[in-house]
Amino acid sequence: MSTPPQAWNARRGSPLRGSLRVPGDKSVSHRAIMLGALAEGTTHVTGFLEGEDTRATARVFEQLGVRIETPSANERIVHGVGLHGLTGSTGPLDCGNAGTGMRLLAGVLAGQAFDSLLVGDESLSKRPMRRVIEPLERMGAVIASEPGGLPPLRIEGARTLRGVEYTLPVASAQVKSALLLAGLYAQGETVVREPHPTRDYTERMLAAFGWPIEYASGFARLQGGHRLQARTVSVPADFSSAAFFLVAASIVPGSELRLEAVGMNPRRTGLLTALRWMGADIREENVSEAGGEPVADLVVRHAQLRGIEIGGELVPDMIDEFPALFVAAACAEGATVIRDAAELRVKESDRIAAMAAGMRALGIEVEEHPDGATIVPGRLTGGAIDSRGDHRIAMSFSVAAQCASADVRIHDIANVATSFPGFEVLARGIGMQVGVEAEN
Ligand SMILES: O=C(O)C1=C[C@@H](OP(=O)(O)O)[C@@H](O)[C@H](O)C1
Ligand SMILES: C=C(OP(=O)(O)O)C(=O)O
Repeated sequence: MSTPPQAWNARRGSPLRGSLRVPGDKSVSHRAIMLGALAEGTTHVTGFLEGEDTRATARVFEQLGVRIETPSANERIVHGVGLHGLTGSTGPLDCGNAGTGMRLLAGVLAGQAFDSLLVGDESLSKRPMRRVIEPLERMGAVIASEPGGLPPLRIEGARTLRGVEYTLPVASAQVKSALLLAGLYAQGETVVREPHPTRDYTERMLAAFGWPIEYASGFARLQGGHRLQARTVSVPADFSSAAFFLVAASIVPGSELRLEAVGMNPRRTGLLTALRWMGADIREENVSEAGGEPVADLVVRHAQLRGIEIGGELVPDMIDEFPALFVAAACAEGATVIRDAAELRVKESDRIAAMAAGMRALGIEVEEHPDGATIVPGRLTGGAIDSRGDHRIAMSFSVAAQCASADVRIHDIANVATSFPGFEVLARGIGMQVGVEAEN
């Protein structure tokens, strides 16, 4: 029996206090399953994100003949089948809500001996796939899509792939990763250049699994024809999930929170830079390394924020954190201007439009630009929010509600489980007021 639709009722609470560890990184969890499946030997994954997106990726590899054990929550044992050991599936491969899952899988499946059909949910079915289809076709792949380059994707097998030298038109770690994964199966060299550097987990993890790869900021090069060797992957806590609490503690007077062992890959921490420009009080403690990634405890205290202008190189480093930044901006002194972030329009929802509409519903003035917005801070009122089925929109407004003068009702919250299962339980544990209620 499926659960009836639920909404959140969120409101101003006490100062936020305590210590918490957010779930594992989504990007790293997807990649750990993928590379573990294609490796020789057994890959042990700890800190795995039990989110719907990453579980969908694991299910797809099970359908492709990979045995994946779950000895306990947040743990997976992936019995790798080697680069050429996947078996085709007669059924569709369902990526759920995950753009990362579908785009990276397109790269892997382009190199297989069998045909595949990649499908997704309603939101994913509206997201642009031409960005991966076009360069993969240059490599020799054959991929059919719906008009406009939309899913489902029908990927033909038994094609000979050749390496490509490709400069991405938009900064996208997903597109870069799809090409690198197809490049594992290609004859010759695959070189990817980016207009702005993006998260480099695929490059780091390929190197850790023993594949020769050369990479630097905005650049990656590899050759086909090597092997991946299984290893242990320790997934750090997801900075993008920590982001909601960084903003919440910054805007609620009297707050002090410790976020434990957060992944601090510099290609992910743009929000930290932005919040510090705004005057946030965030300290890094217990700086260390886990699974080849930098991690640190983040200690955040309330501070009066001020508006800033944001764009350019920083945008990919905080691409998933803009909804949370809108909330910080609404509580700052002076306007915040966001530019160069048109990519936000093709995420799980149009995040510029969704945040602008929600902010206006709470009495905040927002001017939309094609590639961003200007947010004029003000007094947050109560109101009703349509999250548009987008996890990050729902969580952001539960944070905004902590400074609102009346109740904020957030509709369509089911997709929070795609990236942050148990969000409201952790949020309540540090003093946020977020109640789950039946939709009416
Ligand atoms: O590679 C990844 O794991 C991701 C890359 C980003 O997408 P784009 O590559 O579309 O920017 C990000 O928004 C997504 O949440 C995860
Ligand atoms: C954009 C996101 O993910 P994906 O592209 O994998 O759906 C996200 O988690 O904010």
